Amino acid sequence: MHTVQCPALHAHLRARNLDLVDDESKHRKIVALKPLKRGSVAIESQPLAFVPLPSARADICNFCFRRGTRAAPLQRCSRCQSAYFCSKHCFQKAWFAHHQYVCKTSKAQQGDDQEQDVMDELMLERVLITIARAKKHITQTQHTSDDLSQCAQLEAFSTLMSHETKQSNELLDRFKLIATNVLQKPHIKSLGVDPAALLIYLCRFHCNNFGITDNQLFPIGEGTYPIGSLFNHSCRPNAVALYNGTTQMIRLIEDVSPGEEITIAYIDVAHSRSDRTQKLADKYFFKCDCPRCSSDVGFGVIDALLGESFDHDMDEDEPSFVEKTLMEEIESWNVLDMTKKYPPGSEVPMTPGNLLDVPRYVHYMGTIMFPSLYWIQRPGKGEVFDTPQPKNVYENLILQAAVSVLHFPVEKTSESNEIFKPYSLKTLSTATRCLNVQMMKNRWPQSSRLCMFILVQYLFIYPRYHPILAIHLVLVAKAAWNALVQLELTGINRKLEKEFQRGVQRWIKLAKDTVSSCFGEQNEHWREIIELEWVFKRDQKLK
Ligand SMILES: C[S@@+](CC[C@H](N)C(=O)[O-])C[C@H]1O[C@@H](n2cnc3c(N)ncnc32)[C@H](O)[C@@H]1O
Repeated sequence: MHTVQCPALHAHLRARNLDLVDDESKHRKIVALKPLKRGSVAIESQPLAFVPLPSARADICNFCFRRGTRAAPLQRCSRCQSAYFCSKHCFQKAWFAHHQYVCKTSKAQQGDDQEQDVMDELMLERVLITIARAKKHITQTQHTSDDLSQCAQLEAFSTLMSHETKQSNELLDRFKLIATNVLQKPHIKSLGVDPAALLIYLCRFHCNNFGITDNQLFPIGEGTYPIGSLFNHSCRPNAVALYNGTTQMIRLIEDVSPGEEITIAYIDVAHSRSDRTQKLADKYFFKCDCPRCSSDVGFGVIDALLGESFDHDMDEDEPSFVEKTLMEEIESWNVLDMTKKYPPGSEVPMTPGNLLDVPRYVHYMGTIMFPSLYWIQRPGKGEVFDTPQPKNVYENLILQAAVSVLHFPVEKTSESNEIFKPYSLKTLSTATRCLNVQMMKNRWPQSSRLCMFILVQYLFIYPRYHPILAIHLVLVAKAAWNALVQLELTGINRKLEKEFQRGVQRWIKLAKDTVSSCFGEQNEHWREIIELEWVFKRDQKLK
């Protein structure tokens, strides 16, 4: 049925070994037609339209979304004084595409809703202009491969779900106002668009548009990517949306078999199940039945482990009980003691009554997740996780670890009955905050321990080759290296130095493997880790 409705879209997908098929509960889904490899790009597409975030507008080129550099700073448009461009070329392209229409109309932003309204208004204008131009161009000329991709995009956009009957009256009222404003603009009036269509377009943006991120995964803009919008959600996705400027890549983070659905996550999956359920229902109108959300066994056990989401109160001056406990344990963490207590090859004695503090928790998880860090000298022992494994081997071990951790007692309870659980989202959020503070103070041994603790938590939350893990592994390697240098400067015993050297070497290897799968080898993360490897190896040679 869809092949008849959208011939160009189907041809576009099939040329990339993908298919769009009907699905009873999700409407449609994208499946693989052939085995596809982890690390490969399933599909790459340009946006129908894009808008920079107001907070990022002065930091990125408003056309290609690249950051300015010291050598080539961004130039501000002299007329509107609010848009920035990296080159004359980008300015000219933006001028032709949309900037000529909005150059005088930059608005002062107030609250979040107003900010979103201004972005929706710009997005609507830009989508209308792009569609009108594309239609004219396609009917007038011979079809090149670019035109065919554009036909596929237009077909995809015209069939995107809008859920307009389910949207709240408040949102629909806001959309009506935006549509009225846009329709009054002379350059839109001249396009002769159907006013009823505008409301549907705005509803489509609401449940289909993407947040565009930079290399560090920080949000910098919003984009309408009709082909990317055909991918459904999972809280345990096998693909991610990444950006090079405004070009979107749906990159596989797991091998995918023929017939298997390709999914991405619409929300950050580092939230509790109840939070994710609420967010997905409010904005996308569905109940997720992915492996993490559908039961309390298998992947469902991870949610039981993490507990409820937790946001820090930014005004809080006094460290909380969780923060105090965490930092006490981070300070007293002794690597040599730990390896003496649990020598290579021994089972970590996780018996009830053997309380689970942070170092022991990380050590225990580490022996499961990264055995080579502990058993580097024992051939064969280190090959479980740091070399690519079929995903069920890795996932089964992670699940076993989660189940066993859930059965152990937590160590500390405050006078006001606050409980410290090493594995909860609350502790993870606290650890992230503490890590920033420790790094700012150049306290690298502490930072390196916090990094390892956060890594263990991330391994429960994100699939093994997720970009967040790749970026974090680069940080783990850098923190371990800085800790080694700092400890050498202040005096370190030979045995501990050897442990650290092995650690740094292994973290570098893990980070390289993960970065090359998630981002490829032409990006700043890869360069960063290669530079660190070079510095580390040179230092080892000099010794
Ligand atoms: C961006 S679209 C995804 C493509 C969509 N399935 C289609 O056929 O156009 C988002 C919408 O797809 C549906 N959807 C996405 N992921 C889903 C899931 N895991 N379970 C059920 N419905 C899902 C929801 O209706 C959601 O609002």
